[in-house]
Amino acid sequence: MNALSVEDLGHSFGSRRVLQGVSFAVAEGRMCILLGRNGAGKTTLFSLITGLYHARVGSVQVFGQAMNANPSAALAQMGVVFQLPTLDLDLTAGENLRYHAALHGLPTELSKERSREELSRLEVLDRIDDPARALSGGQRRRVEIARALMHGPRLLLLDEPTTGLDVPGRRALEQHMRKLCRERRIAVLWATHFLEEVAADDDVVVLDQGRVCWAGGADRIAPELNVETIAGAFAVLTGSP
Ligand SMILES: Nc1ncnc2c1ncn2[C@@H]1O[C@H](COP(=O)(O)OP(=O)(O)OP(=O)(O)O)[C@@H](O)[C@H]1O
Repeated sequence: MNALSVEDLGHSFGSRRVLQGVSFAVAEGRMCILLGRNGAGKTTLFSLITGLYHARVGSVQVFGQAMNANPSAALAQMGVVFQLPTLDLDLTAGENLRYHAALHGLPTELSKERSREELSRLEVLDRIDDPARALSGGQRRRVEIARALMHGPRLLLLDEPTTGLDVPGRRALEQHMRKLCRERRIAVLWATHFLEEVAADDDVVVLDQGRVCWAGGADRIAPELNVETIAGAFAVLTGSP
């Protein structure tokens, strides 16, 4: 079953159409990289998938639950890490997680247990009692991911999660995400404009000027376009130098 199905999605801001005919799927347990240059429409697409914007054209389904018809069932299966950091800096890492869990109706004991588990998996358990403002950018990102996983979603959306991190921090985050896919069968949709974040066994969706211009296995993109690398394929698809 697909974790996420997006069909014929469109969106306009006033008279400016920013998404048109967007269709793709993310399979259960797969890592899917949504590649697009600045302004391609990635964040707008995330806003529609997460129900922040109402989809007037097209549809979004999460594990078969339609976002428009049944938003609470769809959202229960989804964890989201937004582009801009959203931790409450005055709360500790643990409090941030437990607050989110309470919003999802998790009982207190389960919430305590799960916050330790998720922080431990992301290797930041030692910072559980520190205020979020005392953590580094990379540690804050990990806490945000742990928070997004508290209610046990099977689909995780991350909008440019490595922005502001150094190269080792970016690599560590990518490894954590791939481990989530492998070990817990969580599907991940990862929006980025960093081509080096794509691994050979990922799926890729290329978004350009609000349209999907390529979708499929990352290992197929370069051969199909008769170029050597993903960067070369992306340049051909988006007409970028
Ligand atoms: N609230 C808004 N009102 C009007 N136009 C908007 C709004 N939000 C985004 N846009 C426009 O929609 C287009 C897509 O923007 P979006 O933020 O979705 O792209 P993006 O791929 O996420 O870019 P980036 O990588 O820079 O974050 C851009 O032309 C942007 O100017």
